[in-house]
Amino acid sequence: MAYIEPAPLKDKENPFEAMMSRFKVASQILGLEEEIYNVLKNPARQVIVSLPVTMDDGTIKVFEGYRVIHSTILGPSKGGIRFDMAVNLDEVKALAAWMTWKCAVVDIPYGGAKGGVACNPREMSAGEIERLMRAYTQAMADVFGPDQDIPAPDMGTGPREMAWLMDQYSRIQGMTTHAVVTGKPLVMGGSLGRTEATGRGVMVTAMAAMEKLKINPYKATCAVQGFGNVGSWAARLLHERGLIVQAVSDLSGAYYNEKGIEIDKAVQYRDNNKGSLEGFAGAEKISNEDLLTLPVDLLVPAATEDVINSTNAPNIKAKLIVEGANGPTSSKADNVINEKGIMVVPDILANAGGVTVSYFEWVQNRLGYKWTADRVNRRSDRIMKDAFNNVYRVSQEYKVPMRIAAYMVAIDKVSKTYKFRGGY
Ligand SMILES: NC(=O)C1=CN([C@@H]2O[C@H](COP(=O)(O)OP(=O)(O)OC[C@H]3O[C@@H](n4cnc5c(N)ncnc54)[C@H](O)[C@@H]3O)[C@@H](O)[C@H]2O)C=CC1
Ligand SMILES: O=C(O)CCC(=O)C(=O)O
Repeated sequence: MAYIEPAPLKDKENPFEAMMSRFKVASQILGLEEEIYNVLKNPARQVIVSLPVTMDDGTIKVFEGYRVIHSTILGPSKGGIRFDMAVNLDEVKALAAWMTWKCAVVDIPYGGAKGGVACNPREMSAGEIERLMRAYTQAMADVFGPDQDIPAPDMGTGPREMAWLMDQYSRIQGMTTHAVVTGKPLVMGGSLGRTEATGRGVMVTAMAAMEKLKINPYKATCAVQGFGNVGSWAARLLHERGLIVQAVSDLSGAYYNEKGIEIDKAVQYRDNNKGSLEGFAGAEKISNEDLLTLPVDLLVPAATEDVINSTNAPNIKAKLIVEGANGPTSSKADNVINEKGIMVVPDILANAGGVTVSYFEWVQNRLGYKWTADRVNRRSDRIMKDAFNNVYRVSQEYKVPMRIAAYMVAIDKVSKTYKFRGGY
């Protein structure tokens, strides 16, 4: 069995509280009314279900599943489904709120939601995962809907799981319902460009930030934590833009080569090695903690929460952090990072390329029409660049870090819409 590195040191911060502490600061700067603050801080709906699943050995195992709708003020709620052992209600609540802010930052007409099941998909067969996903969909059938709540992939899920969700939901409705979920396989209503969209948005915002910091991408070095969907696409696209990706990592550890990792080879190796980089040659094995403190220009955390925390923040040497993951920096680390003058492109901006192309997928499903990859990429690049410039402008105007500026942009939009809608 592959060696699993212990989880990195954490501040043990409750992710919902981490979200709230930034929300509070941004709300204060905006002078948000207390009543509106109270509306926005509370998730609109929280659903917890027990999911009995027959395992391959004939035993029945009960999993706990969650779906949290944080807000539907801007539109139907949108957000991925996570399959991971660490899933719990507070994490899903935080991830759902981040979806609300993220959709507002890139100005797409969605509210925020997130779902998850506490399970270890790496130790489950495809059949067990399929039965779990179908049971989850069955239990959430009254929550999901193309005009209500639209799930998508997140950590531990991908197009295969979205196909099972769409099929199960369609069986319940008695009609094919493509637009109930995004991130589907291309042959069943998926959008060109969705698979790489989150990593592409990371690349676009990283390039925009490097321009502001006057970092020449052709001389820049980079380290990427997490080599799943987001991390591997971000690494590949940054490499294509001239950066030397000196280190990549996953749960098996980190892999470092001063002259640069051959990203295509690493992807190929992972795909032929049950999704793991364990044993990847052509690089020195280091720890995930070491990767975070490498003397690189750009650091892309693209794995999970709290990996940059008050313990390791003083040792971070990167000039720029672009957050592919949701919540990779603890709120306690924010001040340390800011005092060091490191620019952070925050999660709710940097990884919004995924939900942006999910929105395009939903639009295409509703039109019954398919866009070209070029159209998808051009439009999503424009949205990401505009969102970056808008957040950067607010950060300069109010002299606040990019993270607080992004929250300010989001809260301003959601609170104004709330007031216009009225009637509550
Ligand atoms: N898939 C998407 O479109 C989007 C994902 N995200 C966020 O990006 C992050 C990664 O998501 P995906 O790439 O979709 O997941 P994934 O399941 O495809 O990959 C996760 C990767 O992170 C690694 N990993 C997990 N825990 C780790 C740890 N403690 N240290 C080092 N590596 C670790 C895994 O081994 C794997 O390589 C999550 O925070 C997710 O919420 C954000 C926006 C959209
Ligand atoms: O593509 C989507 O709809 C949501 C992706 C997601 O879960 C995220 O941005 O964190």
